[in-house]
Amino acid sequence: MSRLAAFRIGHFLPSLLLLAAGLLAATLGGLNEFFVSLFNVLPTLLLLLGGAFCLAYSRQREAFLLLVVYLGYFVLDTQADYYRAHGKPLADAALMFHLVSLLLPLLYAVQGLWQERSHLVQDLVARSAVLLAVGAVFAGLAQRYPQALLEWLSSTRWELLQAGWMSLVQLAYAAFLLAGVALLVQYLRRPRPLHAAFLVGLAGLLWMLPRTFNVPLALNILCSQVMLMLMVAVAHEAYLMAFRDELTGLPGRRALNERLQRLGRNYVIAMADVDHFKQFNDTHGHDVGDQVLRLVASQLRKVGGGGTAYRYGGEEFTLLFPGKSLEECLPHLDAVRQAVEGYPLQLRDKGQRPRNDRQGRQQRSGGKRGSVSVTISIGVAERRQEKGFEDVIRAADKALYTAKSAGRNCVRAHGQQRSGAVRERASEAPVSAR
Ligand SMILES: Nc1nc2c(ncn2[C@@H]2O[C@H](COP(=O)(O)OP(=O)(O)OP(=O)(O)O)[C@@H](O)[C@H]2O)c(=O)[nH]1
Repeated sequence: MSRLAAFRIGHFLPSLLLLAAGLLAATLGGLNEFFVSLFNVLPTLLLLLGGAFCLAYSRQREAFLLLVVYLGYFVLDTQADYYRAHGKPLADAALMFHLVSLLLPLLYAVQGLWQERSHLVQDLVARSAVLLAVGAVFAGLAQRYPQALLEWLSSTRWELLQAGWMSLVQLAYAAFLLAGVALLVQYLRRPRPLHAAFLVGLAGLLWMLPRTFNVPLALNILCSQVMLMLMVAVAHEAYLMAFRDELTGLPGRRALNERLQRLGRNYVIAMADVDHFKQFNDTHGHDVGDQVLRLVASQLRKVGGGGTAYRYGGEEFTLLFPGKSLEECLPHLDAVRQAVEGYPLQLRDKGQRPRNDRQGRQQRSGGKRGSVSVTISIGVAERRQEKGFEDVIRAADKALYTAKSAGRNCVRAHGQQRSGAVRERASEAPVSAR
């Protein structure tokens, strides 16, 4: 499985787990009193806590998605409660149910696709206006023309597409399909945990609606799980923002600091730095410089020997090898240095970027015109008599300085001078146009 695929599965995993737990709880039934009471209050609790959390961090879009799911829950719960208490539905039960089946996926998709504006108040007013306008129009129609509206909602428009398993009105399936396609396109264009959660949440709502009246607690459980998915995705994104470097996708400095606190007695730290990067930026521009940093990161990420790559900052990276000795790490560091050196970067406009790895490889092998390569220097140190990781990083930094002085494009270990170094090739001008 490619790293990209694993990364994308990671976007869906928390939501899928929550969905699976919800489906299990709803279908198995037999929940004890504690869980029944919990699911009776959970949607309201999640709206209050989640809504406050989202608004505090200016996540209006997610706050409104919580509100849309809650409104759907509220309307249906009123109907389901009456049905269970009296053994018969309210007079407007069918109308309300079909209305929610149609409007829930549509409003959910509209709020999910609606990007946040920078102006908080404007955004809140606009989103509230849409909800109020749609609510007012349909509430008015339901009051004045209940029968006509019910017929309009429940008439079969496409005979050929009608199937026995369909328990919602055709319009509702069309609304879910439209919402699903739009949210899928949004995810494919901008793969993020939140966009994945929107999709899985929609699937949860589709499963829930036909079971509103005949599966006890299906409504409460699934609405709670969808609201939880949204909140977990917001937290997931906050984590990625704090711990991942946006440009390279590697864990960032904060993630490194966190990991350094939990290291055992033996470890190796390497500092890697792109050679002559300032000159590279000046010659090819900052955008190409960014491409180079992504390329270097993609190679460092593959380092063997149990190492993990982090972006330390700027054009500097850290490779951490927990539980390893210097001798064990040196071959892996040199392999990664060679991998960066041997990987040509095709200079191209944004429009010519490859859509996938295969296309990228083809483009790279399809001619050397306009391609450049970069080299990195690496300084490495292991924990021995040094007291803490700060000392090991300092020692690795000193070794990096030695590697730079030794002509760059080489690996130097702390305490090692020019002779006997792990050094395949040194070049004073490693930024070579091919
Ligand atoms: N494109 C781009 N450039 C960056 C980024 N972060 C830092 N830089 C540039 O990296 C360059 C670092 O240059 P220096 O520290 O002088 O070192 P160098 O040119 O790499 O030379 P040596 O390390 O001695 O081989 C500066 O020009 C920074 O502007 C970034 O995120 N993107």
